[in-house]
Amino acid sequence: MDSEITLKQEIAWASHLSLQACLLPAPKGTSCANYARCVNQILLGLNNMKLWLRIPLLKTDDNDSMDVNSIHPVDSWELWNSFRMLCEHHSQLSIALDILSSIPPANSLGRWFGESVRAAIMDTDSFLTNARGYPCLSKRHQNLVAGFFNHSIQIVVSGKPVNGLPKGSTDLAADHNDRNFDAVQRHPLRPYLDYIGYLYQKMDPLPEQERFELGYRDFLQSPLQPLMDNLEAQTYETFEKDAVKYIQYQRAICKALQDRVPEEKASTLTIVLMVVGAGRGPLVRASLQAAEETGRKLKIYAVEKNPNAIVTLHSLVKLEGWEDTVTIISSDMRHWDASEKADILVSELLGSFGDNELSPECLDGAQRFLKDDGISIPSSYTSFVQPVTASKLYNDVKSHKDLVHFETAYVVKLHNVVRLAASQPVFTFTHPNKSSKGSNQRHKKLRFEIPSDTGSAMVHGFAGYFDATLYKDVYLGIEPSTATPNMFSWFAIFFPLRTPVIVHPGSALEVHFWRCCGPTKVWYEWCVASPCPSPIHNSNGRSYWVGL
Ligand SMILES: C[S@@+](CC[C@H](N)C(=O)[O-])C[C@H]1O[C@@H](n2cnc3c(N)ncnc32)[C@H](O)[C@@H]1O
Repeated sequence: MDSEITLKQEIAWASHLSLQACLLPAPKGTSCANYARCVNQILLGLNNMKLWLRIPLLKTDDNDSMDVNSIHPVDSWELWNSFRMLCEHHSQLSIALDILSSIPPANSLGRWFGESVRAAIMDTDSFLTNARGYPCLSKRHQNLVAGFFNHSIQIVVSGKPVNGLPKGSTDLAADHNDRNFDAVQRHPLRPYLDYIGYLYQKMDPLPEQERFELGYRDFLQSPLQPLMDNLEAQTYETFEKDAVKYIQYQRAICKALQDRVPEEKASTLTIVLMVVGAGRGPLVRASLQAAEETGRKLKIYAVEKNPNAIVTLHSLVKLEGWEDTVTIISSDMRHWDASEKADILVSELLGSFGDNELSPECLDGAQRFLKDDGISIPSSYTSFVQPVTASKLYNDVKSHKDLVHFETAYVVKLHNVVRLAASQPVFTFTHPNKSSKGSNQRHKKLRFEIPSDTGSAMVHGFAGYFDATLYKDVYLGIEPSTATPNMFSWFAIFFPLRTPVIVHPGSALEVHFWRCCGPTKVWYEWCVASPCPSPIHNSNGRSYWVGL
């Protein structure tokens, strides 16, 4: 086939010139499968170079040459989806989106931000002309371009200049920025590029925390196992920087102290408060500050099983002169034989998915030494999941070429991800746990409806979060709709799918999650039951588990 030969020659040239990427044109007069077959053969023998498939953001009658069935125009995303599936989600295959004057509705457009879009080719036709005769973009196009900037998508201006510069003018940058430019011998598309640059400069700067977290975006990390492993000093140091978390704890402790001790007894009654899993002492400090704030008297036990943290804790108590108030207990809370019972049990044993660092098991063990009417802070926590398009995360998991990595949950700062439906609660734990059954095993079936204006969507896995009630109306959490502002102790968790699942408009996604408990470990299993069943992931905790 001629086009195949030409394509191979072009890629050979690009490779010879050590180009990082080669743009694949939309094929003319051939079917998607034939074209994908040709590209697939090239991908198999490709070095490090990437192939960017050029796809119109919105398919029109004029650009339906890549139609899957060559009869009806299809959604561009579906076209891409067929193509990448034919090429087995090859990680060197990416997208260059052609942007014209019309753009699809917001939900359908959003799907691209979970895909490997590398470039947006802005046709000059997509620009308007402002009152002074310079190119500009509609509000919707401006928002789209802001989305491209946010996702590090390169912008390319292409086409013929249709917005002629007014005679005698300097240029667009001068118009927008009051900067003088040398207008001699400028590229005819320069005003378009300057306008794009102007939009970039107009963007709000990233908040400091976001800047700090840039390097973590879409980077898969193994969840901590603070029970089985001993955390390192650096990890504690990172926790301790999160002022918001400790402010919320202090607020909760204040309220609990005020409820426990009426004002008139404040100077006579001493409350026994135990910080279980005290680490290097920030919750001890928050408790003492709450006592001072409310004028209540405290006796504190700080229980910690990490011997390294205990050393730092001893130094802190000595340095601060807390010896009369704080007793340090070097023990696992599940095995400590307390000499008295606590009025208030304070802990922070939460993972990104709430119970995934085994807070339920630890607190079940510790509640022996909580008075019958005692208070646990947190009093409850709930995990949440939602289906996501996340091609980068999927490809990163896939690159390990084994089952284990597909059956593992990862902590990740989600960025190039599309949240396809609102998150739903999965497992809730309440403390103290008064249930007679005493099992922390759980099963939850969830049904997600993806908004119909999204179009078809690819589910690469599930994003997980938690939300905790510390005490009464004091909350803390990372579930997107209720997340505690400016708190950075937790990123989301990601449960991948071995085979991504396509959900078409009108059909629901049915998902199952299990929390399973054995004598030495706790693990999750998950699967999709509908629209097409997936295997049950992590059966018997064969790939991923949390040690007790
Ligand atoms: C997430 S860290 C929180 C530390 C500290 N409270 C803070 O906010 O920085 C959890 C701490 O609980 C400790 N821990 C976990 N399970 C424990 C157990 N069963 N008994 C005692 N300490 C435990 C860990 O060693 C770790 O120091």
